[in-house]
Amino acid sequence: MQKGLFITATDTGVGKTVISGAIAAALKRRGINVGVVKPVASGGRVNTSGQPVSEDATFLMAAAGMAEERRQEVNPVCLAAALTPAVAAAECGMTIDVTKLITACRAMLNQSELTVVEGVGGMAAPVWKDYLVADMMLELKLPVILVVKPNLGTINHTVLAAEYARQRSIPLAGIIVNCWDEAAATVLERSNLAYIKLLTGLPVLGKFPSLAGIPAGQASMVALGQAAEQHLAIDHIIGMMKGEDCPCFRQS
Ligand SMILES: Nc1ncnc2c1ncn2[C@@H]1O[C@H](COP(=O)(O)OP(=O)(O)OP(=O)(O)O)[C@@H](O)[C@H]1O
Ligand SMILES: C[C@H](N)[C@H](N)CCCCCC(=O)O
Ligand SMILES: [Mg+2]
Repeated sequence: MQKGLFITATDTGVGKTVISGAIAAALKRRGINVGVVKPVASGGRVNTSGQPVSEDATFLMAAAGMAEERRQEVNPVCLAAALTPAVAAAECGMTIDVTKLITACRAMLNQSELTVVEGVGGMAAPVWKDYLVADMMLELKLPVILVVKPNLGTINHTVLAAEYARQRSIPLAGIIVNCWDEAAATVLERSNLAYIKLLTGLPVLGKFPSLAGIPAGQASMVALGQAAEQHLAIDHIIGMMKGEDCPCFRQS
């Protein structure tokens, strides 16, 4: 059985990479052989050889303790333009072979005890032509966690994302609220959380804090893993990754 998790969000820039990295770092801290995949990235930093390099993949590899040599396995496709992958690829005359992305995810799932897959943008972001992130989720059949913001507008974004998942028959396993500040939370954030629970009926698997400066150094990855242990339901997430008792796809 392929054991892992797919991380999506209500939008780009909500915190998929930070949450994926935090979960990977927590698993690594527990001695688990954790794999990470960012099957397709866009907005890559162009290196001195003119190649786009995914900073998301760099962060995830640091969190999972994976060496630079494994970059291709972690991130087989990286595009330079900060556009949805379908457009970023077309802009530079490339085509995206979606089977290559699925194969990379399955390869990592097969060789790791537990694997965290980070999507790109949100569920309806076009990966190639009319193939969306949601189609990738349907092929991989992994439990899906939706990362959301705590601030104004998040009720609508979260409910729309949850409804879209239902419409596409993607069972969401839970929600993580990112950049939650418990001490500063007012009626705004608290009512957002209450409404998100009420209107989606989904479990909130954690409220992750804003961490000051998240560099990809090894020391900060230990701190990231500790933060995940403290603020996320890691035992439950591990159970879910193993296919235990959650409203996930039936795994084979
Ligand atoms: N909990 C956090 N604490 C501090 N900074 C954060 C946190 N979560 C996200 N950020 C910062 O917010 C920005 C966006 O986060 P992140 O890159 O994880 O989003 P994303 O959903 O992965 O975006 P993309 O769609 O580009 O992959 C980054 O600069 C990141 O470092
Ligand atoms: C460039 C950015 N950081 C992501 N890699 C791509 C986000 C695609 C979003 C597409 C959309 O929903 O409009
Ligand atoms: Mg990211």
